[in-house]
Amino acid sequence: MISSLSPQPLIKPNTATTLSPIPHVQNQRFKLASHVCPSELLSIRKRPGSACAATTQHRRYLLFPAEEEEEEREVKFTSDAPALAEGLQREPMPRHVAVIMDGNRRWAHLRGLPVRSGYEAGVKSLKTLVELCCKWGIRVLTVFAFSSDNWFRPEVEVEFLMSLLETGVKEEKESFIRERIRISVIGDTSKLPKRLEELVINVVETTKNNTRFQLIVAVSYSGQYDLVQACQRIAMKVKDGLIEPNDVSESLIEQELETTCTEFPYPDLLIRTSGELRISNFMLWQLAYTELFFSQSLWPDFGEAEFLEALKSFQQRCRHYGK
Ligand SMILES: CC(C)=CCC/C(C)=C/CC/C(C)=C/COP(=O)(O)OP(=O)(O)O
Repeated sequence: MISSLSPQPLIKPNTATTLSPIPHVQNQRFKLASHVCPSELLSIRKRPGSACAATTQHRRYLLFPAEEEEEEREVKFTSDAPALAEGLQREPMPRHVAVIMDGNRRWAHLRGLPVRSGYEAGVKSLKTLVELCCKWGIRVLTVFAFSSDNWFRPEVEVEFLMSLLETGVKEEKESFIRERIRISVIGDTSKLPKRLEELVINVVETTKNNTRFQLIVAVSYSGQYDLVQACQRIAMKVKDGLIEPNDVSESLIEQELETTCTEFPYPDLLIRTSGELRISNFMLWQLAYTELFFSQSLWPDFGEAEFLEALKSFQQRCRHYGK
């Protein structure tokens, strides 16, 4: 039985599969080339209008006719799979979405409201996004809640953001447990007020075995900070004689980044709201091959329709990772 929350791939690469919805290859079977990911196969079935689907991927299948005796696996979605919004395909669905929740203060200013109202409205948008991710089968959401540079904002604003985080953790802890949501935090949490740091440690520990969905909150975080702390840890290992300098590799660095807390460390999709076209020192290493989506909406206005637009855009992309 396949559920959208299931970690197993829908189709194993290198197994024969039926591609009947593709025009002019109806009722023929083709072997899936090893370099084609299962989600690309499904996207071909469901995106007949896409130029990419009709050319590059399609040609690859024609090069690999399947052996008759190979096992055929059909993709079926069972009734326990969650309902998707209209126009959204089940695959390719990003496993990991990262968000720069920008524009909270501008939203408040535009309405003549105090800055804190913008952040409060931003928290509501975040709750909506978490619900939608759970509903549509996205496994991990990382949000940039407070950057290393945000410490330089006015003291009263920093204090308010800290209190918002504290209230958020306290009020939502039960629902994280009930909904089987794992909370992880990346960033230099030693800089947080002691009470908040303890709350964070507690909620991370309490929810660590939840596997339905993971919310990663980046607090006192920057991509450069993450790389520096990874380098320091690797340098210590070299110093202690555990590894040689030549052992330093991409995978070794990945193992020391803070995103080692998730089985999907590289976001498939990054969304930044408010029309700004920058990465702003967010997950610099992890975003190497991430698809980017910039929304004009201010974060408190970012809801289901806007998320849907981002996901539909993602589903039209062809990802080749430079190959
Ligand atoms: C509980 C929890 C995780 C809370 C998160 C609250 C939240 C929405 C934080 C966003 C923080 C932030 C500095 C956003 C940038 O937009 P900005 O405020 O700088 O907006 P601007 O670009 O209009 O000035």
